[in-house]
Amino acid sequence: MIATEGLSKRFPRVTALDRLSLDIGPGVTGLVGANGAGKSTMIKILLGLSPATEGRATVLGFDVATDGAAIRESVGYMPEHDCLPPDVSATELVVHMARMSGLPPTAARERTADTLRHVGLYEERYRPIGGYSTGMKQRVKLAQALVHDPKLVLLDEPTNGLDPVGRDEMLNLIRRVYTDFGISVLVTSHLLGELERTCDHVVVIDGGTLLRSSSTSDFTQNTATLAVEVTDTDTHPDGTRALREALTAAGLSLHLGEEDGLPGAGHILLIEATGEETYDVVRDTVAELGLGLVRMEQRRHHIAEVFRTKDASKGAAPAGPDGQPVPAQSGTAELALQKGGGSDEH
Ligand SMILES: Nc1ncnc2c1ncn2[C@@H]1O[C@H](COP(=O)(O)OP(=O)(O)OP(=O)(O)O)[C@@H](O)[C@H]1O
Repeated sequence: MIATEGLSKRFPRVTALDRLSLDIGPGVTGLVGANGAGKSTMIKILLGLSPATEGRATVLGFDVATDGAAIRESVGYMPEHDCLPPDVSATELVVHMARMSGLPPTAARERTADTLRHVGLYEERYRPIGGYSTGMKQRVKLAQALVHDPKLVLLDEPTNGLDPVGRDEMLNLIRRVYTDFGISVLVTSHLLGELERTCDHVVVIDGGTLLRSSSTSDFTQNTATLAVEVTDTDTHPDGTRALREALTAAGLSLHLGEEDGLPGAGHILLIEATGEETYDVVRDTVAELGLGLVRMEQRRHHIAEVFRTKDASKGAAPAGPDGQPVPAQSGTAELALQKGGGSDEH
């Protein structure tokens, strides 16, 4: 869908993209990075709206340097900033955009009605956009990107300004753009966590350079850590503590404090699994103490944790598009997370 090779964009005072090489296939791909990482610059280059300083890029096989018009015919774009005229209705705007894309009047009206329904705008679609909530405006922007039935949409920070519920609804909509209509998506965000369940593939950039590009499952692959949660009993009013002591006495290694800030923090023991026997020891110890076993599961990483754990970036070097390690600048991964991390776990 998208390929870039040594793509750079230099402004007089800043290098927005620095020799970025990427290969993005069909599906939903997240482009994540802190504010100023270069996401919007990348989108403008991919649409053929802004020339690259160096390197090459193709979108759907079209060269961004020479085939901008052909790219924009087959690609939808949802801009980041509020750019909607306040005094027209969603229907008027989206019909207009459909007509600009070359659809005849009847088809433009039909596609507009379908698309607005798909993004969840009903009666409101006849009211002036100026009176819409941020969530409704984001839906209008998404609808105008989809109305001409593109093969690919580029969505620039579609969850910006939305509350957690609105963000979830938008992310579900984005997922359905691909699953229901087969339209591939490149979506940018400064929040690593929100891309985890929406995207098949995640590209992380920082300061215009590639930190990592891999499938979401590679980011969140299983670890050899067991998460165990138990109930308290009359004999053991702090069941978690009793189990921790018994497991330590049995020679198992327990991680401390890793679950901070996650649901169930303080009640989940993280145990290093060395093989099948670890499961047996945990099960037998829980039974001997007479505790109830709430859960025992092999733990998945969250994308955010991959960047939060310094050791993760040392032990498993971030990989480029071809699986080659990409040297991460010291601290940059954590920085990207921290900038977006405030509202990451909602
Ligand atoms: N037209 C421009 N002239 C000069 N500098 C620019 C221009 N456009 C972007 N930049 C700079 O390039 C860098 C990357 O900006 P870009 O907008 O691509 O980042 P971003 O990841 O999209 O962040 P945000 O989400 O805040 O928009 C920033 O340092 C920005 O100030």
